[in-house]
Order: sequence, then structure tokens, then C-alpha cells
Amino acid sequence: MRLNGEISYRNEEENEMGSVLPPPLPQLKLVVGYALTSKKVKSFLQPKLEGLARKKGILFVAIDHTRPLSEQGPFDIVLHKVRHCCPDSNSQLTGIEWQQILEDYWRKHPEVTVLDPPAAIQHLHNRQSMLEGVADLNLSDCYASAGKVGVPRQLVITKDPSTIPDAVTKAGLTLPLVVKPLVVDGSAKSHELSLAYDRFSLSKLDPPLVLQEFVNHGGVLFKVYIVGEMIKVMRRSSLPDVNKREILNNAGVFQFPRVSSAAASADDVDLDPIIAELPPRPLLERLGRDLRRRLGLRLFNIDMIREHGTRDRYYIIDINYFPGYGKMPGYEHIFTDFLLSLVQSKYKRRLSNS
Ligand SMILES: O=P(O)(O)O[C@@H]1[C@@H](OP(=O)(O)O)[C@H](OP(=O)(O)O)[C@H](O)[C@H](OP(=O)(O)O)[C@H]1OP(=O)(O)O
Ligand SMILES: Nc1ncnc2c1ncn2[C@@H]1O[C@H](COP(=O)(O)OP(=O)(O)O)[C@@H](O)[C@H]1O
Ligand SMILES: [Mg+2]
Ligand SMILES: [Mg+2]
Repeated sequence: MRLNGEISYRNEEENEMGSVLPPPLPQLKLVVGYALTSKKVKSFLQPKLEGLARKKGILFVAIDHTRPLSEQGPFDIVLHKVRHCCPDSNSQLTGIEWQQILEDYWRKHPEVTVLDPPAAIQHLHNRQSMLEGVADLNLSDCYASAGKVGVPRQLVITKDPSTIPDAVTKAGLTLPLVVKPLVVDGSAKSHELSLAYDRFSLSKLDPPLVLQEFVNHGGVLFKVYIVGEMIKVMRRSSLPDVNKREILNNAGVFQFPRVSSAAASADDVDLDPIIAELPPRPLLERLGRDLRRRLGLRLFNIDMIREHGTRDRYYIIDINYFPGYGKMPGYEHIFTDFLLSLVQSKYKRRLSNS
């Protein structure tokens, strides 16, 4: 937050009528350096965000990957999401190289807010470590009054697919199973999921992967977006329920399309109100607060489903770092307020320490 490097207030001036002008306004200038994929720049840095930000004194500046970070800015905040699978037209760096650069920079400039810490983001690049945080929260007990939150039972397979049928039996997993690539690295492949109806077909799969029990949820998914302390939930279309007859009459592994991004919203569809009902606010607030703390992240979303036939049995199936906020109505207000709140609380802390 700076004007020539410092927080500044306009001097009290007299207008031509001789009366004193209103109290001084802080002339805030907040510089946000961003390292984002070209896809993210397009979906997130929309003109309505940049325009509102400018009015509020926030400037978004693209980080130049060919120059040292310390020579750029200076930044108050660094916002980042780079692709870990492969180079992007915005950056030829690998994810690991970027992580190293950012951590070195942060060590030398601890005053900069890095959204979010690379090591914390790393947890979400693996579908096992991603959900460990949720399992650790022991949500089935604490949240009992508002609803129970868990993760579907799952098995991680890292080698020899021929052992999968026995491993599935041993773990007592119930079919059908959702087959997910273990690593989430921003590639299209890491979102290629399948549904397996019988355990023998699983021996043809290509590890490393996660086998997760499919939970019937009435075809509706809840996308819970977190931006700092703000939580917003949106309905999305999801996979339809699978009935017992289908399980008995089907065999094999079937790839399914990216349902949740294909259908932007489930609001227009004629939905059973019990299926459509959003999770209760107190549950989401508690979940958001606990997960923020547990994951050490401020920018993420949660894919949550409610088991069909229950009113309060929820499962978290996916957590995404810096998701598609551009789809969230009013995101430009939410995001600019969040950025300002970060520096304001830092400023207050500095004042109370001085
Ligand atoms: O592109 P979008 O807007 O669909 O955002 C993707 C997210 O969609 P969502 O906001 O949850 O609907 C998407 O969420 P899902 O995994 O589809 O639930 C991912 O976060 C994706 O990032 P990555 O490919 O895993 O690195 C996100 O892709 P990036 O924009 O980060 O490349
Ligand atoms: N355990 C599950 N039970 C039912 N449906 C699931 C389950 N896991 C995933 N799905 C469906 O598959 C979609 C994609 O799975 P997800 O784990 O969110 O992967 P991605 O990171 O590719 O979005 C979900 O949005 C949901 O529709
Ligand atoms: Mg998902
Ligand atoms: Mg995901």
C-alpha cells in the first residue's frame, strides 16, 4: 500500500470558498503482481475487475518471468497460478522453477503478501493429500448439528494395475468407482475421469490414480468458492445417480466428460427442491474457516455433494486452488474488497506494533 513507497493522506486544503475540504482520504495504491496462465488472465482479469480495481487504487501488473522478481514492482501482493504440467504461453518456467523463484523472493521480502504460499498449494496437486486435510478435520462429529461432512472412501494406486481387483476387495470399496488421475497438474489429462462398474476392468488402468466410491447425489454439485473470509456457493450439474440395476448390468470402465464445467449452472434445470437445497450457511462458514486454517490457503473452491436420500450427509470430492472466480457473480467486488482488506489489516498491525 504505497504512494512513493508509503501510505499517504491528502493534506487538508481550503477550497475557493474558503471552507475546509472534507477529511483526508487515503490515497491508496496497491500493486498486485500476477503470474497467471494466459487462460486465467482471460477469465479472471476481466475489464470489469481491472476497472473497479483501478477506481479503488489497485493496480494489476504482469510479472515478467525473464527478469528477477526483486527488480520488478515493488509489489504489495503477488497473485499466482502457473501450470505444473507444461509451459504456458505466458511462461516457459516449470512449476518447480517458479515455486523456487517465489520462495526465494518471499524470504527476501517477507513484507509482500503471497497468494498463496507455494508449499500449501502443492497439497492440492495430489488428490490424496488434497483430501487428507478434510479427513483430519473430523467433520462428521463437529458439524453434527448442521450436517456431516466427509470424503468418499478411496484407494490410491501407484503401481502394478494387476493388483487393483484384489486391493479393491481388500479395502472393501463398493462399486461403482470413480477413477481419477492422482496428480492434478493443470493438464487436460488430470481431469480425465472414468466410472468403473466392475473391479476386473480396473487391472487395465494406468496408475498413479485414485479409486473413489461413487456417491449418488441427485446430479447436483455444490461449488463452494472461498476468497479469504468470503464464501459463496453455486449449484452445478453433475453426474446422474447410478442405480443397482445399472451396476449389475454393466461392466467396464467408461470415461465421462467434465460435467461440472460443461454445465455452468444447475439453476435453470427443473430440480427437485430437496436435491437443489443449498447446504446450510453455518455448515459452510465453519467448513470454510476450518479448511482455510488447515490448508493455509485463502483462494480455493470445494466441490461438495449431498448423498441422495439424506438431508445432511455431505462429501467433499475435490478442492481446487485459484479456481474460475470469473464465473462467480460479483467476483470483481469480492476480490477487490479482499485485496484491500489484506493490506488494511497489515497496516493496522504495523500501527499497533509501532
Ligand atoms: O478455467 P475454469 O474457470 O473452468 O477453472 C477451472 C476450475 O473450474 P471451477 O472454477 O471449479 O468451475 C477447475 O475446477 P474443477 O477441477 O473442474 O472442479 C480447476 O480448478 C481448474 O484448474 P486446474 O486445471 O485443476 O489447474 C480451473 O482451471 P484454470 O482456470 O485454473 O486453468
Ligand atoms: N465420488 C464421487 N461421487 C460422485 N460423483 C463424483 C465423485 N467424484 C467426482 N464426481 C463427479 O466427477 C466430477 C469431477 O470430479 P472431480 O473430483 O471434481 O475432478 P476434477 O478435478 O477434474 O474436477 C465432479 O464434479 C462430479 O460430477
Ligand atoms: Mg472438480
Ligand atoms: Mg479439480
